[in-house]
Order: sequence, then C-alpha cells, then structure tokens
Amino acid sequence: MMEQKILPEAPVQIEMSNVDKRFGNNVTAVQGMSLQIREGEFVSFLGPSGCGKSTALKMISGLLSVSSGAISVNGHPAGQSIDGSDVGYVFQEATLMPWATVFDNVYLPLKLQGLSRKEAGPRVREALDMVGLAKFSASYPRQLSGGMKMRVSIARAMVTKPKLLLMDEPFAALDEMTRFKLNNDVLDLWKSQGLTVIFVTHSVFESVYLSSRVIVMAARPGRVVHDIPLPGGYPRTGEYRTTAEYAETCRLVSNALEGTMDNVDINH
Ligand SMILES: Nc1ncnc2c1ncn2[C@@H]1O[C@H](COP(=O)(O)OP(=O)(O)OP(=O)(O)O)[C@@H](O)[C@H]1O
Repeated sequence: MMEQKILPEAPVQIEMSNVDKRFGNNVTAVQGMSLQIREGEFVSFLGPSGCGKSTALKMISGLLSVSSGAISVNGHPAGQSIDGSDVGYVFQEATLMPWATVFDNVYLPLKLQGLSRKEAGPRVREALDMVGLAKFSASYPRQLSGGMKMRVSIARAMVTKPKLLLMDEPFAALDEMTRFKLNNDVLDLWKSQGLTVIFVTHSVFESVYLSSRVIVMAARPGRVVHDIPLPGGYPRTGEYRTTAEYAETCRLVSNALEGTMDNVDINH
C-alpha cells in the first residue's frame, strides 16, 4: 500500500485568525483561535465537553458566524464558497429523513443544487459505493444498523465531492467494533478522495489512531492549548492500535489533555 504523507508545503486550506465566538448568554464558546490547516491533513479537535470543538467546526463550515476574527476556507470567507459544495459535514447523529430511501437521503444535497434524480443517479451510486452501501439504495433508514445509518450520512456528505470533510463526533454513539471499522473506512476515504478532514472527538485513542495532527482544546473560555503533530505514518490498520508507538502517542496526547482539566469544576 502507498504511504500517505502530508507535505509541509501543501497549500493552506483553512485559516482561522484570532477567532472569537460569544453567545448571547454571556458564554465565550471560542476565544482567540488561530490555526492554519493544510490540504491533505487529518486534524482532530480534542477536548472536554464544552471546550468549543463543535462551535469551531460549525464556524469553519459557515453554519455559525464568528463574533470577531476571520476564517477562510478554500480561498473564501467561511460559508461563502460559490455553492457550498466544497465542504461536507457529518453530524453526531445520522440525521436521515426516515420517510426517504437511502438513495433519496444521499440525493438530497444534489436535489438542493437543482439536479434531477436521473442526473444525480451516477453520483449517488458512486457515493454509496464509497461507503459499501450500493446494495442498500432502496432500503429505508429504519432497516439499517447504527453504523450503516452513519455510512449513509457520510455518503450524503461526500456526494457533492467536497475537498474538506468536517465530522462532529460522528461515531460517539456506536459500539467499539463498528467504530473501529468506520475509523478505517474514513481513513480509506481520506486517502482515496484526497480529502482534508477535521474530526471532532472526546477520545484520545480515536484521535491518535486517525490523525496526522491533534488540536487540544480547553474550556471556559474555549481555546486551543496544544497543537500536536503526530509521528505515526500511514496507512494505519488495526495492528497500529497494538504498537508501542501508538501507546506512547496516546500517553503524550492524554497528558496534554489532562493538563486542560486542572480547573474543571464538578458541576459540569
Ligand atoms: N447556540 C448556543 N447558545 C448558547 N451557548 C452555546 C450554544 N452552542 C454552544 N454553546 C455553549 O458554548 C460552549 C461550547 O460548546 P460546544 O458545543 O462548542 O462544545 P464542545 O466542545 O463541542 O462540547 P461537546 O463535546 O459536549 O459537544 C458550551 O459552554 C456551550 O454550552
């Protein structure tokens, strides 16, 4: 298998400059976040509940506006690309339409772009193929397992062929074996589609398995406290989970994360 390397000189795809997000209830969800992410990176946002991971991801996608500072994505201010199709977003829940087939759920973003079912057909089938669900096109969400629903959600995010895939704790609700399998599938997608991925997670183990770089965040106010490039090369398979390098990297990242919890009160 080919090794995937992220070249340090790859172009910057996402630039966050001194970004703050304040909500009306006097919560500073994100403070002073500055970050550059290059094409082809696999970056995890890791941190305790409430440290602003999801808020940061939503601002990068354009779902939320910044209170101050600036974010540029693929050369445009966040959320202002020409048709929005260059960013794919996967939520924690699969958020499928229960009354629609797998095909129609994946077709939705193309429908919103004005493509007919017939025109969209080959792209929907290609996206379902990518996640191994080609045979389930006519099924309904209620007929699928949790892992399969999440695959449909990933296919829906990939159907517009985005350059950037944003994933907000997508596998938190799944059992461990399913999560491991989907972790490998996401790595395969990342490599085969030449994606940049930002992956929000609570899990040190998941972030170290997947990422080329981990951004550790702390709460109150939400902010970046560590930016850790990871040593492990790719491809990573299940065996990587048993290596000394993986254990050592998990320890390093875990220590960085623990350092953010010093001031956490127990009311949280
Ligand atoms: N729409 C909102 N209105 C008001 N406060 C919000 C809103 N969204 C988030 N917050 C607050 O902003 C802070 C950061 O929230 P965010 O969801 O980004 O954290 P997180 O790190 O993703 O947490 P979790 O891991 O629990 O999802 C929290 O204190 C949260 O309560």
